[in-house]
Amino acid sequence: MEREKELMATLFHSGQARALQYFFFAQRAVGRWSTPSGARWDTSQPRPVRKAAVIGLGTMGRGITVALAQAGLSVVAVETHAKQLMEATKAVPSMLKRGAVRGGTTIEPDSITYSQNLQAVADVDLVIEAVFEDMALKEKVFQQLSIICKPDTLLCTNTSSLDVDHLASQTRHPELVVGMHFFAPAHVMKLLEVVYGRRSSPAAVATAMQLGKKMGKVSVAVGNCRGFAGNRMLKRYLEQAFFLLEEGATPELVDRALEEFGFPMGVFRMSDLSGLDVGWRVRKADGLADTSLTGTSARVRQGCRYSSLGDLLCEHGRFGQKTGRGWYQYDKPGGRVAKSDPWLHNFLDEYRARHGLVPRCIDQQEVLERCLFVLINEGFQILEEGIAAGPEDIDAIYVFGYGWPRHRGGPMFYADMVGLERVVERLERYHQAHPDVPYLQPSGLLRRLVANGSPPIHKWRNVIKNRNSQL
Ligand SMILES: CCCCCCCCCCCCCC(=O)CC(=O)SCCNC(=O)CCNC(=O)[C@H](O)C(C)(C)COP(=O)(O)OP(=O)(O)OC[C@H]1O[C@@H](n2cnc3c(N)ncnc32)[C@H](O)[C@@H]1OP(=O)(O)O
Ligand SMILES: NC(=O)C1=CN([C@@H]2O[C@H](COP(=O)(O)OP(=O)(O)OC[C@H]3O[C@@H](n4cnc5c(N)ncnc54)[C@H](O)[C@@H]3O)[C@@H](O)[C@H]2O)C=CC1
Repeated sequence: MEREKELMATLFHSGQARALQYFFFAQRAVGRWSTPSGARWDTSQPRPVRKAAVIGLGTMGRGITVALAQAGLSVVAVETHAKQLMEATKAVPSMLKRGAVRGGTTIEPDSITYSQNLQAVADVDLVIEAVFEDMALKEKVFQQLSIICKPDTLLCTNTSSLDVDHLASQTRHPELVVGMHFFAPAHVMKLLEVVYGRRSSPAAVATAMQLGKKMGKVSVAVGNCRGFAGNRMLKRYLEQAFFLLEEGATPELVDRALEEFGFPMGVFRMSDLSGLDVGWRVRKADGLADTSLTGTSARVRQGCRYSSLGDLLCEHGRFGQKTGRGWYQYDKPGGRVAKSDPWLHNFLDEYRARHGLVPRCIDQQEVLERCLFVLINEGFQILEEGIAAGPEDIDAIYVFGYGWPRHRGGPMFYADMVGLERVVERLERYHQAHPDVPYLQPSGLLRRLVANGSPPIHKWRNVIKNRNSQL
């Protein structure tokens, strides 16, 4: 009893108990069916979903298939590439078997049917598309689905960054299109971002939210923008991590700082898990991944600092775990134990020398402040734009989707704990040192909150007041 009291006192002193209490509140708040902002979807009747399809059985499609089958649905799993299909027909049952051992459940082996032909989805209630992150390919898939599926089938995309409204415009029933964004590994990570498109019907959003719940996920409704809530923040975090490598850090140093902070995986190990090719496809489509540029223009895009380190790695065929090489090396393609790679360290030395960058010592505090404060800053921007309904939604996204340490509550709660003035002061300082990184400037909402006397997190909504949000 005494030891327990002592522990609680220590926790209270460090703010951890407050964080945990908040975390449990946030978990309940985002799963709610009545939002403080009075969302249109939460009073709508979700549709029953008994049979679902997954299109594309790569990193994500396999995990999504497992999670759907574990939720008791019949699943049609479609993959056009024969080798990928064959691998998936072995991987999915063994993932299910391991899940069954862990959870003491049994899954009917015939609840999943595999096909190389999209026509197999003709009678499903809901489709989750998980093909390559390529808009032209996804457009084609959505056009085909719109013809093949029943007129009332919900068409969902697992895209990590692309425009859900544009995909909806490729179909006959745009009101039945929503984003269902899962997180890698999809059968393990608890988060589901449900992306509410401009034309998505409240019933379609409610159906996706309900299905997420049935799959044991924490479903968070978010608005449609590049990267939605989670990946839009992740992009800033990743960019800072790349800049730190340019300035002298190593993936090991950055990851160690983040893992000591409490993440299960630092940003580089996590990127290797997800696949470096996903972001590369996005940057190539945006015209950013041009590694032929030389001189000062090699490290600048659209007037802002840019690092082509991730692009160069992909050009070397280093896509992460799936190819056995990425920011780390693995014993084989698909291996999971990240080992330091001398090739990568040489590559970084050569890159710095080529660009005249003199490496310096970077400490843990700088890694944490630059990576996390810039992510938090983007979170404030997201709140201002109404892409997330409230700070607890963003915190749930980070805790359940990216392994943000729950004893630190989530990024927005963490900002509150650190003190908003301090976050502003540090961002301003880093912006002075890196004026070519505009998003290091504190966001308008963050500044307004400070000007309003830094109210506690549960009062931020009074300052946000976004009237355009659908959430
Ligand atoms: C302007 C905006 C533009 C935006 C563009 C931005 C683009 C950026 C591109 C990013 C790519 C897209 C990413 C995306 O959309 C969102 C994401 O998914 S990001 C990734 C999020 N995931 C994480 O952060 C994972 C963090 N890690 C963890 O939580 C844990 O380490 C993990 C759960 C993975 C493992 O925990 P552990 O306790 O070690 O688990 P177990 O050993 O018990 O295993 C449980 C289960 O997990 C499987 N597993 C474990 N390690 C791995 C691994 N390295 N790779 C794959 N799977 C792994 C393990 O096998 C178990 O499953 P079984 O089926 O039972 O085997
Ligand atoms: N890797 C990650 O961490 C995450 C990825 N996503 C998104 O999920 C989608 C898939 O990503 P990954 O699984 O990583 O990609 P991946 O490259 O591992 O798998 C894509 C699969 O789609 C298949 N495919 C391509 N065209 C097809 C078609 N017309 N019909 C059926 N199958 C087809 C490919 O053969 C491949 O097996 C992308 O939109 C990505 O942005 C979303 C969340 C996390």
